[in-house]
Amino acid sequence: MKPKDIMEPFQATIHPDSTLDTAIKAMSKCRLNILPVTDAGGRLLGIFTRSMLLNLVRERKPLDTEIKPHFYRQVVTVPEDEFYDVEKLFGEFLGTKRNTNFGKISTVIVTDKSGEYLSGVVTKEGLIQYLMGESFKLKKRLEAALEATQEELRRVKLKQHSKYSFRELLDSTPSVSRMVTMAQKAARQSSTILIQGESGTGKEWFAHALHKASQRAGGPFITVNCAAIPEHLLESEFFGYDEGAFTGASKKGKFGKLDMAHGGTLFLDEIGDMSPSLQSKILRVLQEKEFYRVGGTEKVFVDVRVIAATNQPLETLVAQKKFREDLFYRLNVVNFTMPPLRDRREDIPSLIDYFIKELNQTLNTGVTGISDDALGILMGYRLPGNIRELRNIMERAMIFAESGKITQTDLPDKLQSVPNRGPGAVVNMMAVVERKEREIIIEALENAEGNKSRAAKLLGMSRSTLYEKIRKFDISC
Ligand SMILES: Nc1ncnc2c1ncn2[C@@H]1O[C@H](COP(=O)(O)OP(=O)(O)OP(=O)(O)O)[C@@H](O)[C@H]1O
Repeated sequence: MKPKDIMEPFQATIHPDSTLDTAIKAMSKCRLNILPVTDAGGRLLGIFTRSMLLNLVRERKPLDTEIKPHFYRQVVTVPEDEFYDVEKLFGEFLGTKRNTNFGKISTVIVTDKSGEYLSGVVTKEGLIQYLMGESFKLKKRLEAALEATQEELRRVKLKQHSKYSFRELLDSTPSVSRMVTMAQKAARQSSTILIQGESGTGKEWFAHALHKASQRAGGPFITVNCAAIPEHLLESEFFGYDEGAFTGASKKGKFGKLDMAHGGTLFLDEIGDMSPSLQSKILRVLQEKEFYRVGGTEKVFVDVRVIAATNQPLETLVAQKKFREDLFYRLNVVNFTMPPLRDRREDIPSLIDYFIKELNQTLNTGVTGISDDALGILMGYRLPGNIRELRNIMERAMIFAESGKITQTDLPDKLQSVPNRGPGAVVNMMAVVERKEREIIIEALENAEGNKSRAAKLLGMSRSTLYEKIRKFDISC
């Protein structure tokens, strides 16, 4: 309702020389308690009220009595151009804005700008209805704004910017180094990526690095662990739900992880554990980039890149009909397999150095390194839990060592009987040197803004040697 909608037209007016009889007829046509009295030219002269009429009838005045001596000449009016000032209008009703001898009134006459001619009337009832409507709309708008702000806040809180970049992934092993080079290329596209590998090999780390190297790095990185959420909750967790979608659902509905990942990356961890019905729904989202909230009727468009990870052999699950073949192909556009740590033992010393630095900060310890004995044991241990297990062993050892070097006695009991293979036993020196060389070349290329002649000069090598190394180390530039 607009303010002008609350102004009502007068159904009837009378002239000063009208009789009581005319006034009774006019009043009966009119829902209001007043009749404006106007001259022949329509100029407002005053008002004749229902109570006056009743008094005259009670006094048994003849029906041909003229109303001229009986109407009020002092009238509360508001000119049209001030009519939109609701506060002023309200003041008129309460009598607070007026210095006249009227008490509280229930109608305000609206005139044209000159204040002489009648435009309509506003009743107290109409104004209250209008104000109630406005406050209801305002309440709704405020509620919607509040909800949007809370949702945005939640989104921002959940907007986990990825923590790790490829630079932080240790890639001294040629296989990992090659994988990182390929991943840097794959990250730039929006295609779906599947990361496979044993538990604890760093699949989630890798997914973070892919996100950070992509054009979506500024957007959210949202993780859903498909194995950790009970199946009946997983669907609403993904798609969110609309107002009152099911018993117990919040009245206002809820955004799902897909909404939250809009503009960024959705990481589906343990995808092999996803139920068949959800597999079909996710497949549809991947194909159509649209979805319905649980209980919703409107399609929601999303722009997400999906990275999925699993430590299960998805191909076997497909063969066993436990995982949809079409979803498998849809996810498997680009595939990376994280090698188990036992196949990249060269990285163990660097990982240990990394954990010592990282954990000294969180544990507030002053560990300076690891003894040859302890390192030899770790190099010989099979590490079935991969990097996660190595990190846990280091955390425990650092708590016991507190400062100085970690020694054999700081390692868990189960490792005490592992044969010491010596720290250098499986470290491939060349691999370490080559990794460093590759890093230096990348840095020089970055400093030279991709100009190879300038990079070669910085590195003190010929252009042809630089080209050879770029090819050898599979450096993209
Ligand atoms: N390149 C790395 N450098 C240092 N630490 C790493 C690296 N990769 C993984 N980690 C450590 O190993 C732990 C396990 O990594 P992550 O969770 O990525 O493994 P995952 O393969 O996803 O495991 P799961 O299959 O059990 O989910 C991490 O918490 C992290 O501490």
